[in-house]
Amino acid sequence: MASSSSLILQPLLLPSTTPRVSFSRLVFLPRRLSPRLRAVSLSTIAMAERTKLPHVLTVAGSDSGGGAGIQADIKACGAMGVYCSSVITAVTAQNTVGVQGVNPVPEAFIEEQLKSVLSDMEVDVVKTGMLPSPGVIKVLCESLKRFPVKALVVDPVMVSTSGDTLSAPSTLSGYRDELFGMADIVTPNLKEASALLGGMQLQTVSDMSLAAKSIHKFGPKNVLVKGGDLSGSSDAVDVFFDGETCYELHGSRVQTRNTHGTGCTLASCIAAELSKGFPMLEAVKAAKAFVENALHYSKSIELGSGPQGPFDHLFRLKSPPYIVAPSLKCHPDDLFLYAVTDSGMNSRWGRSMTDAVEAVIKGGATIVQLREKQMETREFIETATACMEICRRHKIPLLINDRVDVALACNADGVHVGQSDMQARTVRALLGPGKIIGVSCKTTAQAEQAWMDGADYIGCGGVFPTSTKKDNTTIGLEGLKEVCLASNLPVVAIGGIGIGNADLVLGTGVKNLKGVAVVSALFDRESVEGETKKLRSVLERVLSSVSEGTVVL
Ligand SMILES: Cc1ncc(COP(=O)(O)OP(=O)(O)O)c(N)n1
Ligand SMILES: Cc1ncsc1CCOP(=O)(O)O
Repeated sequence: MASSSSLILQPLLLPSTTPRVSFSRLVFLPRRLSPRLRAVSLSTIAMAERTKLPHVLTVAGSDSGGGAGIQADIKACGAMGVYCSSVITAVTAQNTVGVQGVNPVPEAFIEEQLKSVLSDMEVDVVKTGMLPSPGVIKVLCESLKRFPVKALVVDPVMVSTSGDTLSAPSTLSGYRDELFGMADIVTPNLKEASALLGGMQLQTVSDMSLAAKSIHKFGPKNVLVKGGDLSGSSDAVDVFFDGETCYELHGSRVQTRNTHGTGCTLASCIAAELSKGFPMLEAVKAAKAFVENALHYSKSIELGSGPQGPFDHLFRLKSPPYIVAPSLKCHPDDLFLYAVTDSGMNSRWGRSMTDAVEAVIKGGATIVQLREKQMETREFIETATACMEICRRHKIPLLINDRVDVALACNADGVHVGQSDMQARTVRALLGPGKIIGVSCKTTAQAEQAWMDGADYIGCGGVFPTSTKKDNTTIGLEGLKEVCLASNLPVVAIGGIGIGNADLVLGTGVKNLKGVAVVSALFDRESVEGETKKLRSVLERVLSSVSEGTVVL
């Protein structure tokens, strides 16, 4: 019997009768495997591909408004590329006006959550936010002694920015006497620093330095006193003390109402950078830069009627709808009539790229690729963005040739790469699982590699001679068939294909040959729409005769 690991690495076959599924690749486990063997097989895959994730655990309160607390921490860690688990200490009813209610989670259940995560999930850094009672601080300290982590970031949340109390005054001694001694950094704002120091007045940067040094005496390795609320200061100054040196960290003060959650975010970003292995001061600087950028980006966001709004950690909320909307899922049949643009041909015929794309779609193209070798990057992104709007309107996938950056900028549905371009596996890592990736292949070895790299389809050619692509060897119909038969991926043929020979290509009748990709026979013509219609009717005729088994060539 074949080993389970060799069985599970087979790709899912896509017979023509399969109901519409996306190109996304599925792991295929034979049905006859027992549940236990299936579990073993899946864990074998997991072991083979094991990647240690930087991991922050946030121990904090939930903010129903989504701007601060656990919600801010998870978004901040996500934005910094770090996994974030969460132990919820309290549930708050909160919005942009203020805090309407606080419901603490029982201490025993906080302990249970801590045990669940810390005993199992390889946490690198713990970050704390709202710890509503001294008992919660005790539970946390005990859990950390039992399950030590690499670093502890303490944001001593006491009062919300709206002025509402989030932890009992009796927690002050818990922070000072128990938690701070275990902390790698504590990050009080002016009010919190003042409360920790028995009401000390903090009005200047030198007051902040004194406060940082005094708080350091409670035991944390580093202290960051945040000066966001410092009156009369034109920039945002924070003071960092590492036990030896006091640093003034200057940033620009962003004029915005959308600052709710900045403290939670800053501490989470510090934790995220520490979890990646950065030194403390580097982590603090990176976190401060992130918050400043996010505040700038979010200045114009309007949410809620209160004095303080949330900001956008992921830099996505202001994007036009086609950026925020999910990508089109692609089906192998979408390769049927694959239009590949060429701006040289468009200018020869005096038409814009958007006119050409609109026309080819009206003529019946099923997928479009922008193939631009000369265009400057900015113009390319603007053109691609305009074409995306057209393609989305018609529900036709749009891919970008070679340029992953352009595809990301306009949220295209995917990228097509050749053998000398970025490797498909790198493209997949950059684009993520939801995008379509096509790879040019002339040989069976390249086809095998494309599959292993995570490609969704193969572009195979040049099938016939062409003057559109220089120095491109022709592989003929035989070469095309060989590549198709060596792969389970859907294939689209390319090179010198038009209405005069498309029947020869599709007429090969190879199951996974799904269509033709065409440049000059569509775009180097007077009427793009008319030529596309003609080619589409040729293809449909061949397809119906192939499926009836009556191919006459
Ligand atoms: C669908 C499709 N197939 C093949 C190609 C050729 O891509 P590549 O090998 O990267 O060559 P250039 O297009 O970059 O010249 C394609 N573009 N589309
Ligand atoms: C990009 C490309 N890759 C292989 S052949 C080719 C050019 C196809 O253009 P045309 O359809 O005009 O022959």
